[in-house]
Amino acid sequence: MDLKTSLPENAKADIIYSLPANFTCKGDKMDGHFCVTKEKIYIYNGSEITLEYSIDDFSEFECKQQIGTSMAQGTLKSGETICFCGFSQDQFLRYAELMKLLDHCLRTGELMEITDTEEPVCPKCGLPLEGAKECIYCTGKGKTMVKLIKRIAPYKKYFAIAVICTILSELIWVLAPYLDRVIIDKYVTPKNTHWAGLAGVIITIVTLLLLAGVFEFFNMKNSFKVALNLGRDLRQEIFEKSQQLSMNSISKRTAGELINRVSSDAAKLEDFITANGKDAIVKILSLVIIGILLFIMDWRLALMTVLPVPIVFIIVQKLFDAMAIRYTKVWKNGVSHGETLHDILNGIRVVKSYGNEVREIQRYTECSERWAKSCVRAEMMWYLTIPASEFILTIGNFFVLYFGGNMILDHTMTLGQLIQFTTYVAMLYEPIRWLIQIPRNLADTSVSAGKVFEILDEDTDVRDCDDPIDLDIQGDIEFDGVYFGYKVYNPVLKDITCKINKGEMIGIVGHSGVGKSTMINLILRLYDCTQGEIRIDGVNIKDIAQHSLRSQVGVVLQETFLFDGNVLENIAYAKPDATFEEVIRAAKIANAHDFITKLPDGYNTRVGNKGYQLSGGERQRIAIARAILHDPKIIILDEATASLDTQTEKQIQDALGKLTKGRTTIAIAHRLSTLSNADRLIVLDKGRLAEFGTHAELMQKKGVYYKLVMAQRQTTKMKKAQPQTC
Ligand SMILES: Nc1ncnc2c1ncn2[C@@H]1O[C@H](COP(=O)(O)OP(=O)(O)OP(=O)(O)O)[C@@H](O)[C@H]1O
Repeated sequence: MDLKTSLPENAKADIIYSLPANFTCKGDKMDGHFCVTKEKIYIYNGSEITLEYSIDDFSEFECKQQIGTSMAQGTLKSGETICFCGFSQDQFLRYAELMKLLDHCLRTGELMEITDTEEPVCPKCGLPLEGAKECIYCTGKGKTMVKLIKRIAPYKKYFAIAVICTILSELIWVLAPYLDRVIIDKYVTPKNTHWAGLAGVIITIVTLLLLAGVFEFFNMKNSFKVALNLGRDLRQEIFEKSQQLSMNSISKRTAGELINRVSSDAAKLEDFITANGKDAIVKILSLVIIGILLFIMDWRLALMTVLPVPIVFIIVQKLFDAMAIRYTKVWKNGVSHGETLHDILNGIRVVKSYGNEVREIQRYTECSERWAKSCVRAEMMWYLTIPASEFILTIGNFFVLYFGGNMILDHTMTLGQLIQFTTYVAMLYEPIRWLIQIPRNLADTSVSAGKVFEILDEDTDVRDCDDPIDLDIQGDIEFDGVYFGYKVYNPVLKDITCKINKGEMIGIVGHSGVGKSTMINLILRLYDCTQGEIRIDGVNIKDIAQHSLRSQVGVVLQETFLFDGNVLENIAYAKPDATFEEVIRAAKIANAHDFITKLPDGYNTRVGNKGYQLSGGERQRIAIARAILHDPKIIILDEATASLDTQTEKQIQDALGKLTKGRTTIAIAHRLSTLSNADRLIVLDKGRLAEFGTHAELMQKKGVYYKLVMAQRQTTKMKKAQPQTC
């Protein structure tokens, strides 16, 4: 969001943020600005500063929404409220964002300078870096390609064999025209009937061509080895990296986009290496060798041959940037196609239940057509260039034929020499044609390479410290002045301080969106808190190895995810080396054993995509069995019994009771009644810890929790009072 939309006249040079202020605090119109520097707030009326404050003098900043206009105001440390200015409603979001930044400055002592997009952007083109170290659009294509070529290093042996075999086969092809010349000049033109000599030359040609075939076979075999291994390495690395990325990075990308990078981008790089990798060396080498040969044979004819080449290269070079832009569009449309496909197929249940198949087909068709059109646009440009370049190139050939023909008539050149020369010219044009193709391939591949390296080079923002502790968790959890916001300056959780004791059952309650799941995400260290510390058994979770932490925390969510395998595999997911007996024991404790044995193949029954062949309650109990087998020290239950009927809920509550016994448990539930067995309750309000205590204590306090309970009782009463229709 842009927070420097316009500046007042005579604006101070160090203004970081500036928003239009349309009203004075009394409601009179003005043409003013609300400006912020690193330390000060200035209110301009026209070009004059009418108010000036130090940010430090305040304890809080906020926007007050009124009818028609809104006010920006701050609370001084003394408690006095200061109105800065009024602004129109269309500026509300910007002012709200700026107030959060000022609040963040009060806490940290530093005013964050956010850009238009809040994300770090490329200083050159202004596009978001999306976690990458360098802008993929501005990083030199050569640099990206060098990174790709460096990845060949582990397979340099295969690569070297491929290069040597190609060079040898090219040398044979260079030798062949010379032997053709010998046949023409020594046997055909003088009508020489020395058949043995002629047969000898022909046998030599055939043998050499056979040899060239053998070299070509080894070249292809080894090139494919390099490309396939490289493609496999890249896919593996991208996938591994996607598993290491923080939730923050993951949530910026769709599953479709990640799938695209693992599969098609990696495949494109693999194809590029197969088709062009070693060819680059060989083609350039043959260009040089044949060029030298042509100049040795006749420098004037050679000059005529190569004259059009620079013109062609200038045209192609000019086209390259335009091509890169078009291929970036192709890439984006390709990703969007993959995302749409993934989205629709993933939500196929919703699509069908709303009868929206036709609409989704239309959505997919539009997306697919957009992709196809961008491909055509990119390719068309290229296919117009190719015939033009070919024509310009062959102009040289016509000159060679004309002047070469004259030289034969003048007896300064033999027919065999001219044929040898024109064959070399044709051979020279082949690498040139290949070089002309390179910008197209490079433009296409460098977009994919850029996207692949963007992921591979991305820094993970949640990472293990240098010497992470492998902690044997007991279960004490402590929040100490914790602040967290998905945007650093916009905290969802503010100053949370509480201590949960080992073995305690804690419920987290609060309005929707108050930050309950966020609190749990922080315990799992899916995100790092922006301020303060979370300690487990007295150790800062940033010092605990992530694997160690997560392997001792069990999670049961409302929406259970089952993998497409059988029941046994899904329960054993938490402990792959578990014995069958251990799995059955866990299933029995989770009240799942009975229904599993009634399934067609018992524990070997496939659960189907995402476990849709099972009911919600059955999936939930498999997830509980999985958590029991995991044997965690800390259990997290996020709305685990929501949306279930009373009978199933009872079974699941019973299973959860067994799971949580003796372990630190943190449970979120909207229905407060499901937290009746909680030892204490954390009550969140506006992102702050409003209350913390037992149900009885909180009811007695008649605060936030009391109001929540009363409101829910009221709703339950109203529901019961409603007439039953069936
Ligand atoms: N990945 C995310 N990126 C940005 N904002 C997020 C993200 N996840 C949650 N939020 C925002 O953070 C706030 C707290 O969300 P959270 O899911 O923790 O609330 P909650 O109390 O668990 O809500 P509910 O009870 O409805 O599940 C919400 O305003 C939400 O929009």
